[in-house]
Amino acid sequence: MVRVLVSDAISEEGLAPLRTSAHIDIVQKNVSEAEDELHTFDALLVRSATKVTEELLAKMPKLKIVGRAGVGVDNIDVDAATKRGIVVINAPNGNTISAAEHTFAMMAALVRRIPQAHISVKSREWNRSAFVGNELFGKKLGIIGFGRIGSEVAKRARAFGMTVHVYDPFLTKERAEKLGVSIHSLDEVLAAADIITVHTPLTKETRGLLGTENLAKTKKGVYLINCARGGIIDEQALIPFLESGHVAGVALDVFEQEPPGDHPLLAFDNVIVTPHLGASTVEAQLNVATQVAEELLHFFEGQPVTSSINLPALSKDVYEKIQAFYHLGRKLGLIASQFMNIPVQELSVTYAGTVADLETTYITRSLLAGFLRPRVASTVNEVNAAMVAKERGITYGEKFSDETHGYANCISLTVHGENKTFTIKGTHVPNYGDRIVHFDGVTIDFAPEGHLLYIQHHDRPGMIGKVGNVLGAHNVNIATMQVGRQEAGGKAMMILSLDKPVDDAVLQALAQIDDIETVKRLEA
Ligand SMILES: NC(=O)C1=CN([C@@H]2O[C@H](COP(=O)(O)OP(=O)(O)OC[C@H]3O[C@@H](n4cnc5c(N)ncnc54)[C@H](O)[C@@H]3O)[C@@H](O)[C@H]2O)C=CC1
Ligand SMILES: O=C(O)C(=O)COP(=O)(O)O
Repeated sequence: MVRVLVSDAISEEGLAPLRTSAHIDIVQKNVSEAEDELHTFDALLVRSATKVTEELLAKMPKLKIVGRAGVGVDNIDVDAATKRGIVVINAPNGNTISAAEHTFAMMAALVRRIPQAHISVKSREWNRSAFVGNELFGKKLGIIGFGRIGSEVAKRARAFGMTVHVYDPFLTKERAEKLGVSIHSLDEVLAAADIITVHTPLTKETRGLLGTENLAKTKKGVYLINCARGGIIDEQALIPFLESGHVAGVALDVFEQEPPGDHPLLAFDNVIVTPHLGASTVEAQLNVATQVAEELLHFFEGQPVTSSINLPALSKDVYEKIQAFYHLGRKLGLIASQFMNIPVQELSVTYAGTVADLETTYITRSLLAGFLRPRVASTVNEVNAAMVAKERGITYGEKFSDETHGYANCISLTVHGENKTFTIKGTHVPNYGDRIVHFDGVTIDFAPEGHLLYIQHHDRPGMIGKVGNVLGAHNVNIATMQVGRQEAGGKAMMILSLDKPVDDAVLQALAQIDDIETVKRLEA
């Protein structure tokens, strides 16, 4: 049974796909209510209220996936999740329109002073001259961050007859032209815009983007809007600009601290606010909840997730193509790691044949995870494999080659240790399975499955019989046996597949046979 903790208010209708699964148990509680059972959950679903900190993750040892029913993941410690091998997904498109419409509603409310006028009329006043506003028509709108929401705001601004000036270092000229906006430097946008709205994520680069220095570059009488993340506009820095009248008004949906409490900005008549409502529509909540619920189902069914923050995105189609190689990669890494049970500095993976045309990053991550699994106590999977390898000083690289050794596809892994290098090669044969076709300099053919025994010996008559006798004496049944050699009378090896794992006594007895050099247990 998969246990899912839903710790923020997520659309019930959107969660329906999860509820229909007999294998999923949903618990709706906030984190402190669920304190005693945190260790039992496999998945966590949140919006922006739950802070998914390292401390919380440490209390959830079974957690495999965190789903964010929304866009911003700044409330989730993604690095800490990645380190633990936890997949983080979000719902990037579901609330775009709602957030853009809310931004536009705030813009109109700001320049026409609707909230202030509303309060006045509700207070039984009728003071029309106190609420003279500005038109949006003909004004320059500065958009900082031109992703999904920024570009939807731009479409609406153009319909209102505004000209749109955009700053986004990652925006291409083609996309800007297509949407009828002009690209500028940040300074140009700051200097030209009558209204500035921010739509970036909150990152190291964007925190305090509109601080004292940049606010001073804006036009006198500028209006500012933040419906993205608290902190992109520095709240403290704003105060003197409001006091001097340099900034004519501010609309905030988000705050550095939420709720903001008794914040000095709230005392300004020309600061209008909403309590983080950008995504709070029935439509957006249904969209984002449905998206994360479906992704979660895919994840637990072993299918690819498409909106992961810490995994390469894979479509179902691509995933199906790489699946076989993903398993082969895992086995190659796992076997190589056990065979080279010494410190290792470098892994080099070469893809040849049909596999070389696929999304190999994912296969390499799987191979790396297989390699690291016997070496680390904590969870290691394709989410954190690269990070764990780096922590352990293991570098890795991918190459592509035409050398398939006669197979349709071939993955070759070379592991470099201090005084030894080991190469293993494998192929996947459709409808047949994975085969290891090269092992430490010897051409061989065996399935990387189950309890394997590697024996390196000199090529002499009678070796197979001697090995069989020892195993028989220890009541170990041999399922399959493959032999290979470099040259007649030279280095030779056997790979045996056994019905059960052998203990150290069996290994020692085999190692005592004349002409046997090495015996190793390999679990695949
Ligand atoms: N108030 C609310 O309820 C909601 C807030 N949001 C927030 O709105 C923001 C935008 O969301 P989306 O448009 O979906 O994200 P997005 O990822 O589609 O767009 C973000 C854009 O910011 C740009 N960017 C990144 N760093 C930048 C920098 N230093 N300077 C200028 N541009 C930069 C990126 O190139 C990208 O085009 C996010 O912070 C998100 O969390 C989203 C939904 C609802
Ligand atoms: O999706 C986002 O980034 C949002 O800010 C929406 O937040 P919420 O889900 O309404 O807490």
